[in-house]
Amino acid sequence: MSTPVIQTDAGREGWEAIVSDPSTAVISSDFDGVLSPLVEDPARSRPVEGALDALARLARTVNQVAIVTGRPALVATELSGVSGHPGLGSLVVLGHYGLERWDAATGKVTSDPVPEGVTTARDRLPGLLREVGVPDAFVEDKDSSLAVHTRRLDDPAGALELLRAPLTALAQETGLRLEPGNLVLELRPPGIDKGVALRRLIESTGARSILYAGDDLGDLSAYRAIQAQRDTGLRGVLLATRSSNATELIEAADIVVDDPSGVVTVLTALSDAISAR
Ligand SMILES: O=P(O)(O)OC[C@H]1O[C@H](O[C@H]2O[C@H](CO)[C@@H](O)[C@H](O)[C@H]2O)[C@H](O)[C@@H](O)[C@@H]1O
Repeated sequence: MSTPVIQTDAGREGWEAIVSDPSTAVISSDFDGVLSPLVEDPARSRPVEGALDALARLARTVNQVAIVTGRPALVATELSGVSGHPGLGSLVVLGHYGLERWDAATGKVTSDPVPEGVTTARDRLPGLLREVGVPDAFVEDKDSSLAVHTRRLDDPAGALELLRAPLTALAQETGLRLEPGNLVLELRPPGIDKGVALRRLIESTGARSILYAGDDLGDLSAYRAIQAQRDTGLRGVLLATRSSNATELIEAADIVVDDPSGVVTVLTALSDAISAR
């Protein structure tokens, strides 16, 4: 498989660094919209064909493969089917934007403490949704955070806009952070995001190069963490899918693909390039 179109010099340097020294590389990816196509019901997300095999093939040569997601670590582990998948015995899943970490090697989850504000927000949400006039918005209760989805409503974009200000106020009152995403607004703990999660991963692995694949606004912090560390010698490849049409992310990416199948193509090309060395 040939090298994908890499649009930037930094991206080409990142690709070359991973290929030339995979033992110091981290391969990391978001889950929804990147490894799995977006679907109406979050409980029905599944990885696209070939995604786990592509990660497993890379895991044979690179330092660390990781999934970094807004989902709880165990939910992402279950939906993705990574537990017990051949070749993924050293995978880590960083859930809740890095609040939680699941290690395939132990099957255990470790977590930072969850702030009390989540309980208050959980109690207040049903009343708020009724007041705003969108009582049927779907609340995905993730224990450590609450995601309010509008995808299944008649006017998903309109409902999202109606919710933005009151949910921003609720986040402020409860000491949480409002994370906007694709037809979702999420109330989640402060002090952690995918950028913090990636910095921790880079530090703990001693990585000298990293690929990160994302699709949505929650992935921007991961991009920024990598871009900032490029100044101190880290080489990085920023891969984006168009799943969520997140313009800011797509414009910042080194490689852009349409959907999760495109991610599989890129990861396979990377494995091929490493094998050819
Ligand atoms: O960091 P991620 O793994 O991308 O998590 C972001 C949100 O992903 C999920 O919602 C998105 O995917 C759903 C299933 O395809 C889709 O129905 C929804 O519209 C998308 O926003 C997840 O359900 C959320 O909890 C995450 O915050």
